[in-house]
Amino acid sequence: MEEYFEKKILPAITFHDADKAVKVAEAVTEGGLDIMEVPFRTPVAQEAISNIISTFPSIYIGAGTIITTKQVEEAKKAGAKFGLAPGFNPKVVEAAIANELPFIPGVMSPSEVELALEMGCNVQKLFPATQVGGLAMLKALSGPYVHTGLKLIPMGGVSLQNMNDFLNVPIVLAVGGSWLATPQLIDSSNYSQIKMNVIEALKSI
Ligand SMILES: O=C[C@H](O)COP(=O)(O)O
Repeated sequence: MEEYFEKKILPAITFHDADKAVKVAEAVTEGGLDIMEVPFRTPVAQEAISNIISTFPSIYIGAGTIITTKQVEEAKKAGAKFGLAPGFNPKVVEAAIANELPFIPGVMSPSEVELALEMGCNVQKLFPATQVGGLAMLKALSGPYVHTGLKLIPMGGVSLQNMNDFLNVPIVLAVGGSWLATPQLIDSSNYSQIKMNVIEALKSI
């Protein structure tokens, strides 16, 4: 799964209208990214993922905010290529393994890191990254775990302004966040700005 994150940036995109999903995905791909997260925070997430996958079958689409085993099945059915969660729930990780859905659990403590590693999750999401200590927390976590092969994706409060601070820490695989395709940009169908945000972020690395 690490190869999905070659470009180092994961846009987290929440849809309230599944009909906008393809246009947003088009903007993201035209901007140069082939990966995105669609959180299961709204009732249309599953439909949005299906719509994107039908038009862009090769996009690495992750289903985010997977907090129940039922959502693991829904994400898989929609065509998601991986799943993410804000927290570490062993039952959800077990369901992801059973459904062959590569999974990135959320962690914010050494205990969670270890429990998730034990279940085979080598890629984990540090969430909420800035609120739990940002760069200092990330560097502290890196110390005891970098040699294990653990890779972290900080999310929560990451922006164009601070993303390189995180990306410069070797344990970081990628950074993610909602700043590239905000609810306001999606609501106003401002797809060109979403594309520009992606281009700007990729250029800034
Ligand atoms: O997992 C996704 C996060 O909620 C994104 O956080 P953000 O809105 O602070 O970028």
